[in-house]
Amino acid sequence: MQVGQTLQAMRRATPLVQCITNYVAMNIAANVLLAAGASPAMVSDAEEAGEFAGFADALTVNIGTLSPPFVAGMRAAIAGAEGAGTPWVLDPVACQATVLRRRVAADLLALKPTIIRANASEILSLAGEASRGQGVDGRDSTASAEGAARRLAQRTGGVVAMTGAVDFVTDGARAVRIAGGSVWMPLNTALGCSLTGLCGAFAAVAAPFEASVAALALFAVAGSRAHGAAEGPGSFAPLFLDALHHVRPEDLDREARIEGLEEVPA
Ligand SMILES: Nc1ncnc2c1ncn2[C@@H]1O[C@H](COP(=O)(O)OP(=O)(O)OP(=O)(O)O)[C@@H](O)[C@H]1O
Ligand SMILES: Cc1ncsc1CCO
Ligand SMILES: [Mg+2]
Repeated sequence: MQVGQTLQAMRRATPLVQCITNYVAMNIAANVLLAAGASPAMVSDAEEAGEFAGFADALTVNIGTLSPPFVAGMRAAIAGAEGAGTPWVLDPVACQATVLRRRVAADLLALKPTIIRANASEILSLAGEASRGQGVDGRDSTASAEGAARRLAQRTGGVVAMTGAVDFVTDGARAVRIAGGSVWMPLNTALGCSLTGLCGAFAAVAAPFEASVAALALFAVAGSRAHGAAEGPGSFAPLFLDALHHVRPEDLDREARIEGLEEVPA
């Protein structure tokens, strides 16, 4: 898969990505998008979110710090994105945890996100299967949730980009596994939320499956590079931002560890 070419297209476009994300992720996700080559804007209030989504290149919706004003903003923005034919990405943070989260995640899922980016525990929950997630942290392996991810993709018609020690991306028929990254990534809060924003940036320039693979591959390669120079989760964070910025398209093609899986009938 031409992940390098997709990275080059993303950087050339510098896509405007509207991020409705949580209070924890706001700053981290914006820096991740800027370092990678996109243009983030954290615009979430219902009074302007729909208007903004009408001209943004992509929209991302994250339920990490959920409240009624956020939900109103999400609904307005998704309507604006759909009106404009703009791709949108759902990040169902801790959707297994509470009644409110389960309900809002199900409502947003029914609006058919272009891409769902989540950890394995969240994917299992969205697919209606038992999840061991603890709060926002995933506790299930992606290997145990590959079937759930495929079923979810088939049910929604979108792409599922599931992350963990090994990532898994599927559109319900095609699927790949992506290796790499660092054990210090889950010890840095909101990196998954930031990756959701990056999926949006790539979806602005590529089809959802190819966009998801490129975004996850860039994180995996940058994470592996940063790991080699870091001493722990703290020193990893700035090295990871540097790596996101410095990985060139040809580096991504050379270093990405993407395993294509046999296609299953949709
Ligand atoms: N054990 C691991 N080894 C290597 N990379 C990992 C590991 N766990 C997660 N990652 C990587 O970390 C990034 C974020 O994925 P993760 O599954 O932790 O998201 P998340 O649980 O939604 O995070 P958050 O909610 O804190 O934003 C992905 O690029 C993923 O590949
Ligand atoms: C820690 C945390 N709490 C709500 S959202 C969030 C960021 C990681 O998902
Ligand atoms: Mg998450």
